[in-house]
Amino acid sequence: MTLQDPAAPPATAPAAAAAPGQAAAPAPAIVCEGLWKVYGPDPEGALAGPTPPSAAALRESGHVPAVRDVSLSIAPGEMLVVMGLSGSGKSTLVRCLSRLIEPTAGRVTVDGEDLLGLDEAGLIRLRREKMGMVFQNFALLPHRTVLENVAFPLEMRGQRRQERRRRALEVIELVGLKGREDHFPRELSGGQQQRVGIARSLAIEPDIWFLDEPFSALDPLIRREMQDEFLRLQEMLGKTIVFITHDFDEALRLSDRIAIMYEGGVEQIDTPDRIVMNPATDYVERFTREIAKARVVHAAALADPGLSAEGEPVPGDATIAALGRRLVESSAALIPVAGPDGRSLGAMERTRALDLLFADAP
Ligand SMILES: Nc1ncnc2c1ncn2[C@@H]1O[C@H](COP(=O)(O)OP(=O)(O)OP(=O)(O)O)[C@@H](O)[C@H]1O
Repeated sequence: MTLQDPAAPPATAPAAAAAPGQAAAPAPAIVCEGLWKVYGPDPEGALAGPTPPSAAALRESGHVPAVRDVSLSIAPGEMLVVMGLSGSGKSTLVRCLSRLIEPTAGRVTVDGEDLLGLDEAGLIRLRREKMGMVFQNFALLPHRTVLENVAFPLEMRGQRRQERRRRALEVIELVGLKGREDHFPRELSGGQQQRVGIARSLAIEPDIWFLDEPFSALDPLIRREMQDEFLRLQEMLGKTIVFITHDFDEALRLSDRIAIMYEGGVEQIDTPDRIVMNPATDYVERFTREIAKARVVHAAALADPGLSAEGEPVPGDATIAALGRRLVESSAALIPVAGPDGRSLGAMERTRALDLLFADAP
């Protein structure tokens, strides 16, 4: 997957007016503004003061700030990964974005539609037409076979039996469960059950896909295969994806941007390159300290468009680690960097790249 423009539209931005000769930025798929979810005796009262309360103040009054004043905007086709320690609010945030959990305050729009203003029927329609969800606990129907589980959302959509069966078999094969169509969930391992959950969600080809640790029960080899499969699908289908994971490597492989949560708030939301190069807070700095930065940062992120250099350009989508040999063997101060179309992205300072390369050395 290619890195997208790191400058995502601000949370409140309407579709940007296009400059003459430029295509308009697409309207965001999901926007949330000032989103809160507070648990406790009086959530609304706890937020009623003139200024938003701190996490500490909320806890002192017996409340849990599960999501704290989150504003973000997700572009169509973007893969946003939500990371953070256990209890930092990842699941609650993602469930608020699909309104599986009712937020205490704030606004959410999905394709321009006011999610919190929808009545029950409107919400069901929006979920059915646009949203797919895969959660940690799979939520499979125990008395239905794999095939019936996967075909279930198609049945809900009113699709004909033959068509349901064809599509279900297709996605069952895709997730590597061919031959187990007639098994019941209890006859499958945890990882296999999780794949049924993924297949069921894929069957309806949602535009927006919420995934809460979908690969956590898979063993490492299969997990990597599923990630590859996932990237392949995403390349083809270009869905808008919000993906929760604990695993930084997984986040780096899959994400266009990562949101790092702490105590219900989003500490930083940015490309992996920028997060490791410019952590916005002490917390993010600590969170990313152990990461091998040269494996994360791409040449494009170090390229200065104002600089130019002679010689064979390095590809902008190569990581600094992958360019290690060239960096060490070169004696040039500046190395040219090119985009996928061969266009110059400027040049990077070799010493900056080497600093990143050797910062990771033990
Ligand atoms: N129904 C609830 N009632 C009270 N507190 C809750 C409830 N649901 C979640 N919380 C609290 O909200 C906070 C955020 O929980 P959440 O499940 O969103 O975290 P998470 O980052 O997804 O954690 P994990 O990685 O362990 O799944 C936690 O402190 C949790 O205990």
